Amino acid sequence: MRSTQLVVSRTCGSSCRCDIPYPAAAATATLTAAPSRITAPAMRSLFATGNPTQASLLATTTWVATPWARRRPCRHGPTAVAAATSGPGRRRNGPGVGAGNGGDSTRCNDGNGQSTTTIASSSSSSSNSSSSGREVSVAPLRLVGIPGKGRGVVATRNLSPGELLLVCRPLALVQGPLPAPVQQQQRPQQQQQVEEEDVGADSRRSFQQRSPTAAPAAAAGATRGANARLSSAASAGASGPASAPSSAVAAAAMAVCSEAALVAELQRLQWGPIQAQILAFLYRGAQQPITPIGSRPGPSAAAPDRSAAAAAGDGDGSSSGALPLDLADLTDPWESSWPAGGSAAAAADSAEAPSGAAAGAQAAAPTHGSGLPAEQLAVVVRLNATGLPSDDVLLARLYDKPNLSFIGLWPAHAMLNHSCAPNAVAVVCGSQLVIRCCAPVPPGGEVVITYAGALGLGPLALRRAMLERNHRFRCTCARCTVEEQVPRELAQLWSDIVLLASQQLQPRLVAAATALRASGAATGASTGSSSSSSSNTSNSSVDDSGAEGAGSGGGAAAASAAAAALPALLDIRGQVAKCCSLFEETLGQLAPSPQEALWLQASMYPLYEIRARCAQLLATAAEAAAAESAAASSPPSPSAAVAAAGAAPAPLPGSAEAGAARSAAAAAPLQGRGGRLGQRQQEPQQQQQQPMGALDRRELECRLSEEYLDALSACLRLQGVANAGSDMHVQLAARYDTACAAHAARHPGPRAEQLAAEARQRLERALSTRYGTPAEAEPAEAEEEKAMGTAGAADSSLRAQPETTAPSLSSLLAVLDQLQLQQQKQ
Ligand SMILES: C[S@@+](CC[C@H](N)C(=O)[O-])C[C@H]1O[C@@H](n2cnc3c(N)ncnc32)[C@H](O)[C@@H]1O
Repeated sequence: MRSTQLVVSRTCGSSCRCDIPYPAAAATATLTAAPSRITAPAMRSLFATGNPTQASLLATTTWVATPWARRRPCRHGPTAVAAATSGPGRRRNGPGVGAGNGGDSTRCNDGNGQSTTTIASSSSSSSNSSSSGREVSVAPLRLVGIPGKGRGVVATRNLSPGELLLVCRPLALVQGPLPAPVQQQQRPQQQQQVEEEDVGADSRRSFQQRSPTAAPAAAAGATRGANARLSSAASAGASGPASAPSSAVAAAAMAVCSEAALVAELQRLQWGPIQAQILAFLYRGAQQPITPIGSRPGPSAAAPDRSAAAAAGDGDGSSSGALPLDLADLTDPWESSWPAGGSAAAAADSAEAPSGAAAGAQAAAPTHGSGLPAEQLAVVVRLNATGLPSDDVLLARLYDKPNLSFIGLWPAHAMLNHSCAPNAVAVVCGSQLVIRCCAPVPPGGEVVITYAGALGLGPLALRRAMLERNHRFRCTCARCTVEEQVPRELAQLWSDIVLLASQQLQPRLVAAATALRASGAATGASTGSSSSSSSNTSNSSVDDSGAEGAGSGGGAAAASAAAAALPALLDIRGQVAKCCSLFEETLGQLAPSPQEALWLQASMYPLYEIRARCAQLLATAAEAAAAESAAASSPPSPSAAVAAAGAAPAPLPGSAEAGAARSAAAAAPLQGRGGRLGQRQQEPQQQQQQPMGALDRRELECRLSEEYLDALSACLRLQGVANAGSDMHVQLAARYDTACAAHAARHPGPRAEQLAAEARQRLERALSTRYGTPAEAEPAEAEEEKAMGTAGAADSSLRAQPETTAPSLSSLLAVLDQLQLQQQKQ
């Protein structure tokens, strides 16, 4: 513990540097209690909370723990879906999606979409010849060597958010039941076990720990490698069949979807030469020189079979010409059009030298059908497999498929490298893994996903620790580079701020939430749980905070308890506001570009998350207190009045909120967030004619609700920056949409309506980024079919696999509604 005494310069703006020094520590005295550096325990606790409060912001996902999912436990137990069948239409991977859909990220709004072609379709103008002699196309992608990374995938033209890039079939897949929910009292112990297992705190697991009810929705954004191993462990926070004994089902899920299970499945399979070649190709990637970080032995320690490695290619990835396989070879490893399996010689005939080497490898060390011994399979799995406690909840619901936990090896997906500013996202549904663009990519730009999951929205130190430990490389993406360039003292201060928020403020928030939950006090309007909203999603809550949903009938005792929680919440809000101000002020001194600023803010996401959570609880508590006052026909309680008068946290610099706040502050400095108040002056005369007490209460509720919406909006924007198209992004967009609709219903007016409309657009953009836009797919598909002259066949192929087409927005929104309603009924 140390005192932070960084002296920073106050700046008035980009054009003015008045350079008035002041001690930062004075601005936020609590920082003096923050640890001086990020320690391993601190890292663990930063994201591994297991508490309902921290979890709740992202956990719009109680709908994920759906009765539907519970009605459909895996009937078959462990399901190995290796050797996925594929018909002639299988290589048709569905329509590409053309013009881009802006995401929340500013990066997502300037896409220059072009009509696309399907992956592996012979009709593409950019077709080429694979090593196996087949005419294939991987437009708009190409597998190349990336210096320092091994193989990687680049775009051959502009890619736009929402665009379908790859539809991947697994080389091997093990599926199991959804992990069971873990009772609150069980969490600490299980959490501890997980943490002891791996200090690197795998992101996906962390997300699940953060969001007890969110885990099953963590499907897409599928991270890989160690994540697979950890995904089952993540059952510590997952949901599943309610009727089954939690621990038993969780244990079963862990056993089923483990790395060991996938290795066993790889050993069990009957390998053809092509599949063996693909496996060796993956193993070759694991031989890349890795930055020697962490204590875990690298793959070299596994005494790799050099002949098998050679089978995967003679280059180190630095020469694209040396790659013996391309993406089209990898998208469907068991496709029937491959040369008939059973003979390595067949592969050698159809392929070039590397396949011959593959045959040699099999002859040299045929420990089992794959040609790789178990320890090498383990290396392949560790670095290439993907596993999660659930596949995509929305798609499973939409296509009426059982939702399962899984661990699998999708070779094409395994070619994608990591970036902390990803431009692609993976979505798993059944045995199929779909990769879509989530941020614009220029021609030649590398297509990258995130391996970091929820940790992607965290400080560099956390991301780096996880990546180095679990994936054994040091990320040098643009975002990491920007963050590395932050002066050391400032980086330290920001780390302290995040730690302060997570270690001190968050527990207090949890306590306040618990008090509110115990009181059962909530009317929920500010938190999106109003039943009076006109929105089709707003009559149900996506909020699992535990402080909401009890309705307004909590009585005087409940309202008193809520009022008692107000001082603590107000204090937390004040602390969070100081932290935000300090961070943003010091950030402003670096004069970052807008993109850099967003990246750096994304790394402070836990702070913004806590701010939003606090605002939500405050709105709830104030509502309850106001209800008490109303019942007593008295003016609002002092606590509520203080809440109304309190200074709102600073908006994100450069954000729409900041602009609105700035202009509003100039217009009405005494009215706090006067922008909104200014807007409200235009609202119906009827409201302004209400008795003073009622007006005050309405104003109080409205302001706190707006504060919550502002904070939530900032979180959503950051999700769009560093996690666009992820399940978390979609969930948060859904929550924001619901909250805005509830707000508009409770506080009608032009501004509220505008907010609700914008929120709906943001939700639609998030959905389009993750699931595509069918309206754009159809013309591209028709065009291609015309060129191919096989429209009929293609149609039936696509009909047979509806999941390869982008679902309509209306159907996705309807599913969201259903899930929310189900959650509300629980
Ligand atoms: C699933 S593989 C990705 C494909 C891999 N490049 C290959 O050639 O097989 C994961 C491995 O790729 C490498 N990798 C992925 N992203 C990277 C990055 N941003 N920088 C350096 N290496 C990276 C790491 O060695 C990691 O363990």
